[in-house]
Amino acid sequence: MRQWEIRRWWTRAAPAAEIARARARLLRLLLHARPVPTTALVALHLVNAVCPTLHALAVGHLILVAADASDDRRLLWASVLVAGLLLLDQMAWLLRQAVRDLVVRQIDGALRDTVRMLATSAPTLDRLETTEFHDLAARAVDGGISLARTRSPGTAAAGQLLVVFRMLAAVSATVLVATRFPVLAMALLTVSLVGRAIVRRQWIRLIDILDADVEGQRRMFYLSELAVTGAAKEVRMLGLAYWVSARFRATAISVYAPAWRELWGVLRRQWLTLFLATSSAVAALAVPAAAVLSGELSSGALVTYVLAAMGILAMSGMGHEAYDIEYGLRGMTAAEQLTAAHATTRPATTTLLPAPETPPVIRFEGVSFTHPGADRPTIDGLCLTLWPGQTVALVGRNGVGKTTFVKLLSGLYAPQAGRITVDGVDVAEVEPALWRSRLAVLFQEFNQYPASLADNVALASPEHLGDVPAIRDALGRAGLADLPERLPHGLDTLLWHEGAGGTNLSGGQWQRVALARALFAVNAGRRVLVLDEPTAHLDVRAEAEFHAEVVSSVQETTTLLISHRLSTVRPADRILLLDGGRIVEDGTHDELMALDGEYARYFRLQAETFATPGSLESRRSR
Ligand SMILES: Nc1ncnc2c1ncn2[C@@H]1O[C@H](COP(=O)(O)OP(=O)(O)OP(=O)(O)O)[C@@H](O)[C@H]1O
Repeated sequence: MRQWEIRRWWTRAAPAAEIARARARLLRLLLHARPVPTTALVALHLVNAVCPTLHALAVGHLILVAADASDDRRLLWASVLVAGLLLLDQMAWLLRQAVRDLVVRQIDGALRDTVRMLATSAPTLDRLETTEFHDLAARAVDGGISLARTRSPGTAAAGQLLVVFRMLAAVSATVLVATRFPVLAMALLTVSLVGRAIVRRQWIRLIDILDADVEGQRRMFYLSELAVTGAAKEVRMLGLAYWVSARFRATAISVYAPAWRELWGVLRRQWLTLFLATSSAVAALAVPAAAVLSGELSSGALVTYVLAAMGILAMSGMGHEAYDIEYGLRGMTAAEQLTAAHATTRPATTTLLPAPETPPVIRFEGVSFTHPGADRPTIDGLCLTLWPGQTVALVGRNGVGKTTFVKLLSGLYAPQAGRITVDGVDVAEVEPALWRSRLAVLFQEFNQYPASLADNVALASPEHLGDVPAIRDALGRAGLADLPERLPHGLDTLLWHEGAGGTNLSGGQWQRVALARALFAVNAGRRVLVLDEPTAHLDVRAEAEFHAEVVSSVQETTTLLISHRLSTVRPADRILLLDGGRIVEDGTHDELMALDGEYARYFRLQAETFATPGSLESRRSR
C-alpha cells in the first residue's frame, strides 16, 4: 500500500478505533456497580440474546410436528418448548429492567461520588473556581433528565451492554439463517449494521449541537436557580417571576432551537432507514417463501428462517438507545477529563510543621495572585510578617483583595509568585490539610450546615465532635449561651427548617454559631484565628462589645481580623491597609491616625457619618 493510501485508510479507521475504545470504556464503567447485580444483568442479557434464535427453531419444529397429527405427545412437548422459551424470554426481560436500573444507579452514584470528592478534596480553590471545572463537573453528573429520559453515564454503560448482546443475538440469528441462505443472512446483517450506523450518526450530531452551547446551558442553570431558595426572596419582592420565566424560555429556545431543527431534519431523512428496513424485511420474507414455493423448504422451516431473519433486523433500529449511549458517553468523558486534570496533581509532601502548641511566625514574601480571567493581580508582591499572638486587622475598600489574602493564608489559593512561610517552612511544601488543621477561620460567607446545633459548632474540629462542655463554652463566648435552652431539642436541635423537627436561626444568630465554630477550633488547639467580617450581621451592642467579649478572650493565638467597621478593628495591636495588592499602611490605630493617610480618612468619614446626620451627603456633594 502506498503511503497516502495508508494514511487514507488510517483516517477512516481511526474514528472506528476511537469508537471501539470509547465503547470498551463504557463497558468498564459496569465495574463501578456491585458484582452481583452486574453478573445478574449479564446473565439475563444472555438469556434474552439466545432465546429468539432458539424460539425460531422451536416454532419451526412445532409446525413440523403439528403437520404430523399422529403423535400427540411430540406435539405437546413441542408446544411446551415454544411456550417455555417465550416465558423464559419474557421473565428475563422483566427482571432485566429492575436489575438494569439498580446497576445504572450504582454506576451514577459512584461517578457522582468521584466528582464530589474531586470538588471537596482539591487542595486549593483556584482550579475549582474555573468555568472549565464547573462545566466538566456539570456534564459529568448530567443525567439528561430535562430531556425526558435518563441519559446518564450509567444508562450509557447499560445501553452499551444491551448493544453487545443485541449483536450476539443478531450473530446467532445470522448463523441460523446462513445454514440455508448464506447470502441473505450476510445481506441482512450488513443492512442492519449500516442502518444502525446511520441512526447513530444522526443522533450524535444532535448531541454535538446541544453540547456546543455551553454558555446557553449556563444561563439556563443560573436562571433556574433564581426560582428556588436564596434568590427566590428577592425575585418575589421585586415581582420578577415573569421576567425570570420569560428569560428562561427565551434562553431555552435559543439553546434547543438548533437541536429541534436538526431533529426535524433527522425525521425527514428517515426515508433512507425506512427504505433499508422495508426492503430487507421484504427480502427476509420473500427469499424463504420462494424456497417453499419451489418445494425446497417446508412450511415449518419457513417460519424458523423468517423469525431468525427478523432477529437480525432487530439490530438496525435503536435510535433512542444510540442517543442515550452517546449522551451518557459524553458525561463519562467529562468525568474522565475532570479526574485526569484534577486528581492527585499535588505531589505527596512530607515536610512537617513545627509543634502546634504556640502560634507561628507567618511571613508573606513577595506573594502575588491573579484570579483566572482577571487582567491584573489582586495580590501583587505582598510582603508581611504576622507575629505570634498579635491581633492584626486588615482593612481596605470593597474588592481590594482581603478575602483573597485570607484564602492565600489558609492555603486555599497557592501563590503564583513569592511564598508564604510558617516558622520558616514554605506552606507549598506542607500537606495542605496539615497546615489547615492549624487554622480556625470564620469566612465572610460561612456555611450553615443542615446538622444539629452541636455539630454546627464542633465540625470545626471533627475529632472533637460530641465534646459538649467545649461546645457550650464556644457558644457562650460567641454570645449564644442561652440558645440551646431556647431551642426545642437543645444542642441536638436540627438547624435546618426543611428537616423533620428542624428549625432555622436569624442571620445574626447564624453568624454567632459560625463564630462559635471558629472559637471551638481555637479551644481545640488551633493557634491562628481568622475572622472575615465577623460583625457584619451583629447588632450594635454586640458589635461594640465584640473586641472585649470575643477577641480579647482568645489567648495565645494570632488573630487576623477583617472588617469594614473600623470601630471593630480599632483596638487591634496592628492595623494593615491593603491597596493595589500590597500593604500600604501598617501601625496601631493611633499611629495610623497620626500618619493622616487613607486609614485616617476612612475612620473620620465613618465617625462623622455617625456623629452628624446628613454629613455623608454634604461630604459627597463637596
Ligand atoms: N473566584 C474569583 N474569580 C475571579 N475574580 C475573583 C474571584 N474572587 C474574587 N475575585 C476578584 O478579586 C478581587 C478581590 O476580591 P476579594 O473578595 O478578595 O475582595 P475583598 O477585599 O474581600 O472585598 P469585600 O470587601 O467586598 O469583601 C475582586 O475584584 C473580585 O472581583
